[in-house]
Amino acid sequence: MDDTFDAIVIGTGQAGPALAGRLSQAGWRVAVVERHRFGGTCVNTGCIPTKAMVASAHVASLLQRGAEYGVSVPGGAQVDFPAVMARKSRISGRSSQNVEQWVRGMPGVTVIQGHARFEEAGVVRVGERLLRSPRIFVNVGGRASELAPEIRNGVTVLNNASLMALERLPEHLGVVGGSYVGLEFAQMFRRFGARVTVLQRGAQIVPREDADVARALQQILEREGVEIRTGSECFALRPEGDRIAARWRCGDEQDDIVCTHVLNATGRRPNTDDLGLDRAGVRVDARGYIEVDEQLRTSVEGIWALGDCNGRGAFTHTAYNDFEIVAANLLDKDPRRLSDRIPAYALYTDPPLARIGITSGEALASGRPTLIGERPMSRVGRAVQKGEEQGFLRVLVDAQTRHLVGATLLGVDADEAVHALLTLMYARQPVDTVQRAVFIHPTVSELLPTVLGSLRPLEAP
Ligand SMILES: Cc1cc2nc3c(=O)[nH]c(=O)nc-3n(C[C@H](O)[C@H](O)[C@H](O)COP(=O)(O)OP(=O)(O)OC[C@H]3O[C@@H](n4cnc5c(N)ncnc54)[C@H](O)[C@@H]3O)c2cc1C
Ligand SMILES: NC(=O)c1ccc[n+]([C@@H]2O[C@H](COP(=O)([O-])OP(=O)(O)OC[C@H]3O[C@@H](n4cnc5c(N)ncnc54)[C@H](O)[C@@H]3O)[C@@H](O)[C@H]2O)c1
Repeated sequence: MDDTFDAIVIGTGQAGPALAGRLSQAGWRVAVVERHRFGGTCVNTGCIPTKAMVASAHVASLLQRGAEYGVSVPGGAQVDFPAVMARKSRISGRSSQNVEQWVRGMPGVTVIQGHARFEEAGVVRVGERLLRSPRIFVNVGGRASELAPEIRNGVTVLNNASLMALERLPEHLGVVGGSYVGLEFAQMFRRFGARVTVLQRGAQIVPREDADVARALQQILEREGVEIRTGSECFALRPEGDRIAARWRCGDEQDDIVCTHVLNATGRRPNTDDLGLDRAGVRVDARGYIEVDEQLRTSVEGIWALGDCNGRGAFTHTAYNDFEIVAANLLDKDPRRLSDRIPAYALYTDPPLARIGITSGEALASGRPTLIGERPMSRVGRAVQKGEEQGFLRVLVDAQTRHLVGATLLGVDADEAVHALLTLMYARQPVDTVQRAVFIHPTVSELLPTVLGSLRPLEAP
């Protein structure tokens, strides 16, 4: 069968469906190809199920701390792990169905299920079918990277996808990698009742953050009983009876961590190795990410790459923004660009860590005079009332322009409060604008004007 379309969208992650929707509204004939579940990583094995599980873990933690609030559960709270997993599956399953129904209902859109592979530029094969189009949008996402066979030594290792199918709570979960994936799972499984040990290469967890932020987060997790070993070297696994021994330090075997399950959270790789990109002449970098320009155009005319597979973002909001950039340039004569995007993300530990712009370390390295404002959450009324006093607010301001250049908020509701600051950065207004604003009491955000009013020069630690 030979089909010609105005556009082909490969993958239904966070950019593909929205783009197909815009193209459909514009009257284009579009083929959408998906090889697995509709909605991709975020919907099926990423943000949505993990945040549903984080919510269950939060309730477990609150119930365990109930007496602090004057509320106690007779006989103590119990975590029903299969029920936690069933809840996350319902939420994630509904979301995937919604994406599928949405895409299938788009006028002029043909949904094709199967693995897409380029035959050449402009031609994509899905099984026996050859799809042709002058415009192809690649939104194939990524998957968990794998541990090398000589490190695994035959041990079965979980990743974010296989962990979603667990039926019983692990007794002792070893987590390799202390960043987003590792720490979100580490804290929730600890709260569900598992013993958890995190093994992190290098001096600190969350290596993208300032060292003092990493220390503060580590203390929060350790207070709940998550065991964290930084400086992990010579990492290797081996079976030990029905358990797994994880070597984390060179030398003596007696330092090995013996656990029942291991989660690999050491990063992700793009789904570009089985896409036939070489046949189309699309350039990838050394790690397999598709090279793109400011408008997400690849090295081949008529082929774009959106979302995690282009290596220019690794979040749902960055993938969705890629759709917005492509749609604006293609359909709206609006020259939106990748470099208009301000780095922003949240790590959904509890309390969450929200980050925008640059860190203190990056500000110091830039050589630009920078001001810093800080406040511990123990001096934020809302946090005290909620019994969530861990963490702090930190803002960084360019001393000359008085524009905000970064913020790190570690604390209750930080993932929401940070948006006041992010809006200020997009508005390109000096911080004095917010400092004069009257915010609602009692909120975490109400302290942001105060923090911005207490700036001092940033100095090296
Ligand atoms: C555990 C975890 C938690 C996360 N939590 C968050 C969070 O809280 N917030 C956040 O912003 N981000 C989070 N992320 C990251 C987020 O999930 C991704 O950044 C986002 O899903 C990327 O979307 P995407 O559109 O690039 O690709 P994906 O969502 O990965 O979708 C790609 C799609 O393409 C399909 N596909 C691949 N190859 C082919 C092919 N050859 N033919 C046909 N179809 C193909 C796949 O089946 C998939 O459906 C999390 C990630 C993980 C792993
Ligand atoms: N809240 C969110 O937005 C969220 C949540 C989960 C995942 N994500 C996305 O998923 C992506 C992947 O997350 P991730 O945490 O898997 O990867 P990552 O690249 O963020 O972190 C990997 C961690 O593993 C460590 N590491 C690597 N090799 C190791 C080894 N051999 N032994 C011990 N430690 C080792 C690294 O130092 C790093 O801390 C992220 O880039 C993020 O964008 C986002």
